[in-house]
Amino acid sequence: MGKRITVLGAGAWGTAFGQVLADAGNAVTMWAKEPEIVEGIRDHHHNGVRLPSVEKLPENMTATGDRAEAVKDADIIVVAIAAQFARVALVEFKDLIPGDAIVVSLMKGIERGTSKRMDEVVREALDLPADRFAAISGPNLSKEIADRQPAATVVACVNIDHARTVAEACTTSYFKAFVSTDVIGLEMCGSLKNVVALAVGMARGAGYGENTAAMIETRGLAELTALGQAAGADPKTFAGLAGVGDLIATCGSPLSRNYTFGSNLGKGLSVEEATKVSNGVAEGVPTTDAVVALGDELGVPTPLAYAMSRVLSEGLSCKEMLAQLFGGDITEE
Ligand SMILES: NC(=O)C1=CN([C@@H]2O[C@H](COP(=O)(O)OP(=O)(O)OC[C@H]3O[C@@H](n4cnc5c(N)ncnc54)[C@H](OP(=O)(O)O)[C@@H]3O)[C@@H](O)[C@H]2O)C=CC1
Ligand SMILES: O=C(CO)COP(=O)(O)O
Repeated sequence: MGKRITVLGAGAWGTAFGQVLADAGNAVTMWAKEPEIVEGIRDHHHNGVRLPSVEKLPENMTATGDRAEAVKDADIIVVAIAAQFARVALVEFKDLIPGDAIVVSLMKGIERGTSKRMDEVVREALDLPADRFAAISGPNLSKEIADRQPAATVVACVNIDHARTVAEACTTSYFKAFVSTDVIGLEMCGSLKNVVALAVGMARGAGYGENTAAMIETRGLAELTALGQAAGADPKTFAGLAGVGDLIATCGSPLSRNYTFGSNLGKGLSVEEATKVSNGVAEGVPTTDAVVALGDELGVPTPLAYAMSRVLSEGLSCKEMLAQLFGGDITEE
């Protein structure tokens, strides 16, 4: 039997994932703060602001702007809010969440200022035990999933039965979920690949080809694996859908906001100009500095994140960013 599932945040991915949940037979309620989005989904089954490509969202999907109404009786609560605003948005729900609900994060970012992963932020904001938190991450470009193209993801929870419950709730004929207990690995993969996508996009925008892109992706994967392992992740996770899989999808598609943001930088736009033309949140931008800070904290070198941090704060060109990556001693790969 379907579950009652609430999605907090009706952005592109929140709405597309809401459609997956509705297609899987659940009763889905979207919560959004913008009245225009709430009315669009509730009254017209359309999110013209964040996911205009879907003409008609499923009938078993509604929306509200009322926090208590949104989460009352929910079996599963999915959080799809821009990562830097997750804490401030979630504290408002702290006393409203049912005591047995599983809370699932779709977010891919590290909190600036604290260098905390989204599992830490969500659990702190909601005072949630670890076994009621799950992360979802994988190669999941929202527009393709909204078009119901075949795709897969990973659901991680320290309680594998809860991971299975969430995986079952989002399984459809076109969407497949695998399960894992490596929450830290999933969080690190999803957040750090966005920084790599910025760099690959930048190289592509500057006109460089496959070798340069492959170098950045592979060295980026090594960097995020080392940092993830130091944070307590299982290295196997980085070779799976949430790691290599998401890196391939995000670094290879103009549908990715991070790739596109980087590409615009590579074409010569400033950070401000690239932000202005960005269609939705490019999580890698605020996450880059958080990755550098986390690397410093854990004693893991993060040359790619450091170079991208200089791009974002000092306006380094693509050529200068790559020159920085080429500096340093000769080491084993
Ligand atoms: N798009 C994709 O393909 C994928 C995205 N993700 C991740 O999912 C997360 C959400 O992405 P996506 O939906 O695409 O992003 P969008 O940019 O489309 O939407 C961002 C969402 O965050 C909400 N938000 C921002 N600030 C606040 C706030 N202060 N309080 C409440 N809500 C707020 C926005 O609400 P409002 O519209 O009212 O401003 C909107 O619902 C990100 O972490 C992203 O990395 C993961 C996989 C795929
Ligand atoms: O995470 C994503 C695909 O898996 C989406 O990437 P962007 O946030 O860069 O659009």
